[in-house]
Amino acid sequence: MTLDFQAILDAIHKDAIIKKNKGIVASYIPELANISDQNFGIHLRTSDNKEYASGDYSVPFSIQSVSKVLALAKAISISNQSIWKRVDVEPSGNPFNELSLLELENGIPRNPLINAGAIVIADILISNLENPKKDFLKFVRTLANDDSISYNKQVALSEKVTGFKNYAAANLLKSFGNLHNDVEDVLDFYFHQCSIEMNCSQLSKAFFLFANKGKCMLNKTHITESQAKRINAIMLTCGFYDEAGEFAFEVGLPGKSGVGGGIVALLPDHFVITTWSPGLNKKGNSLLGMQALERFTTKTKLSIF
Ligand SMILES: NC(=O)CC[C@H](N)C(=O)O
Repeated sequence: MTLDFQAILDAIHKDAIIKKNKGIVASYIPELANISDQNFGIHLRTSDNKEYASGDYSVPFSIQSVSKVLALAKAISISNQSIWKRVDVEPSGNPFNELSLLELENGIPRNPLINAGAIVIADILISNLENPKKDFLKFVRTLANDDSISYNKQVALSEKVTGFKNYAAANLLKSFGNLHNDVEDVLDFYFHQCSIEMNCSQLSKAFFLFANKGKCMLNKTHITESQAKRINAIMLTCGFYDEAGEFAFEVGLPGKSGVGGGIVALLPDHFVITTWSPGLNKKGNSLLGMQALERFTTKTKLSIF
């Protein structure tokens, strides 16, 4: 039986927009609080390059922590071995900005997808890229084959002036000798990386390499097949912070969320799917996005399990 993906996405969209409880839009980064919780987009890109979409899939939003996977891919492509001396690959079971484990574990973050880990990855990129912000943006644009993708400087600034916990994390890392560059420089890069704006369709394209053994849509190899496998494993175990177990249980795909309300998930060799709904649940993951993806994998029976 062939699946009617368009009908499935339309049904998911129709159900989502009438839901009364849409979660709460993030406001700890003041600039994000202005986004309406009424937005809902879903976009699917299959390995044979077919696209299906419904709702606000072409409206750009702040990708926030979704960017951590792209930064990790860039870092891995530059210096694979040295990364794992500075960042672990264990789920934290804690919120994305939790600091207590970092102190307890001598400044080695649990994984590259919590804030502390992503800040170490940002440090590695700064040490290795000639023009860090310019080069990273170029990498993202290349993956998505789209030069219109950009940083939102207002969002980056908004996070900078309220990012006390990230400053705390960076200072803690520095005190343990696990940050080689200046705290300000690393956080400036990190806040910009998180401020990148993309829509669901662009994200499905940018994440295609993780479903395609390291090759992007244009068939260029950016990371090896083995590196793609490892990044997918980290997404599965760590992509949703203290809700990674719940996401695996409900959805059954490697994926990554961001506090801008985006979620990207994928089934290797099959598809990438992106949802956007800005209202978050208590764990900081998109409430309707998680529900939508649960419905998608339940209806299609397409999951890794
Ligand atoms: N979970 C997220 O999306 C968090 C990213 C955000 N920029 C922060 O550091 O707090």
